Amino acid sequence: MKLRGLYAITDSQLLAGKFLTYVEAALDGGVTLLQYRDKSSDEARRLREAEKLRDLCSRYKTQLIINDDAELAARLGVGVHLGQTDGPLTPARALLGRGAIIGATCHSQIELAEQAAKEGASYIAFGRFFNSTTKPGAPAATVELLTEARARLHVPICAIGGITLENAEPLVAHGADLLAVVHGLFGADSAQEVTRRARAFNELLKS
Ligand SMILES: Cc1ncc(COP(=O)(O)OP(=O)(O)O)c(N)n1
Ligand SMILES: Cc1nc(C(=O)O)sc1CCOP(=O)(O)O
Ligand SMILES: [Mg+2]
Repeated sequence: MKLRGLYAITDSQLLAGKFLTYVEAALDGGVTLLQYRDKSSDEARRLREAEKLRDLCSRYKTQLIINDDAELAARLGVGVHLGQTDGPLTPARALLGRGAIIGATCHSQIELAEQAAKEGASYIAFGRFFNSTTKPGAPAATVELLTEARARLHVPICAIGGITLENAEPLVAHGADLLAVVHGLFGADSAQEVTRRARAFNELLKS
């Protein structure tokens, strides 16, 4: 599966009061994958928001990914992103089917990535590459890891963690196919700026 481009990730606090406006602004600028990431336990709100995002994504022909929750992804017929403690990949693949996009967090460990690829992950996420206000405690990764991953893996590679328009270029040069971004995209003062940033991220990934 060819997955390359901007991977926009929502943040419920950052997007409070402007959730759909900013998401649509990003989609307007071009988004390959949109992840709904909400760490709250309000299941009713999560379902409502995820349904809205699914409809919006289908209008923009963008693939929606649900963070953490394979059951919610199955209910909506979309993809899922699973971290190392979010449950195994094999049952998620059985639940969602062969065509679904399933992403796996592998921090900075190639061995975890090779295992995830064997278990059918559609892409592998490495990070964090820079300081992240969204997830400051995430383990750190270096660009050299991307070079090694590029040589050893045959699935798309996603980079995450503190990525901005100013620091993203070396990640692409070292082999990242997807740039996963929260603050560097949605931490903008206007919807127009979100669209501009989305376009600029995509320019970096044109090959
Ligand atoms: C694209 C992408 N990469 C990594 C993560 C992090 O997943 P995880 O380690 O499970 O942490 P949480 O996001 O669930 O806090 C991600 N969500 N997306
Ligand atoms: C959700 C997440 N996972 C990470 C990892 O390294 O696994 S870093 C991260 C936060 C990404 O947000 P921002 O672009 O604002 O740094
Ligand atoms: Mg998770």
